[in-house]
Amino acid sequence: MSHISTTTTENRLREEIAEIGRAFRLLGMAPGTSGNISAKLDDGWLMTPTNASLGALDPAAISKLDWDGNLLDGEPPTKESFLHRAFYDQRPDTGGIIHLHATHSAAVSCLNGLDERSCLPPITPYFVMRVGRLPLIPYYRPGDPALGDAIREHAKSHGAVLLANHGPVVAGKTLEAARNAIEELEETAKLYLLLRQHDVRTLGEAEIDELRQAFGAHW
Ligand SMILES: O=C(CO)COP(=O)(O)O
Ligand SMILES: [Zn+2]
Repeated sequence: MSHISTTTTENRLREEIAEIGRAFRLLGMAPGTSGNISAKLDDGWLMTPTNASLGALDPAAISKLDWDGNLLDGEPPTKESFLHRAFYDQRPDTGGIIHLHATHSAAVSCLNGLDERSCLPPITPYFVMRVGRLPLIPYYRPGDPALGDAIREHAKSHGAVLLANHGPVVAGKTLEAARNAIEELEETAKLYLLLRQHDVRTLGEAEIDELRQAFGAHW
């Protein structure tokens, strides 16, 4: 790829990260300075800076890292860049990753008695298609590098995980795919909480199989 088109791709992704951050803020999915967003480049990866409001990102200040973890450009990255790194290492077809403290998925992450293999059940086709199984990662303090190792165990076979008492991390083939998946995850968490006192019909194996065949579901 020529230098000009590499630069164009990088600038486009910087703008896209800022636009997605603004959208999450407007949707109430990015309170305070919580959450972080990354995108893969040919010569490294872009990562949102630490202590930045996702609603007010300056595209030029977004951190650019090489694969040895060196900061090439922009402000110091999130203290959780290793969450992202775990997914990039384990899922080479990943193009973008998003971590949020969105209200409903963060609420689910605080529940006792979650099914560790998937914190949310298959209640809608789009959850099965866009997210799939959502394993629980035990609680670690934000920024604890041990979180990265805990994610590594699941990232090969899952595109999304839920950090206990914290929130979701979602990887997608593109940043747009990660965005659609984490919005679907948040919506499913909301439905799940709304339905907790109700007798819920989840999708059955045959219905999940049908989705798998029609759309390549992740369940
Ligand atoms: O989500 C966050 C911590 O869990 C945000 O941390 P950073 O400000 O370092 O990105
Ligand atoms: Zn967080």
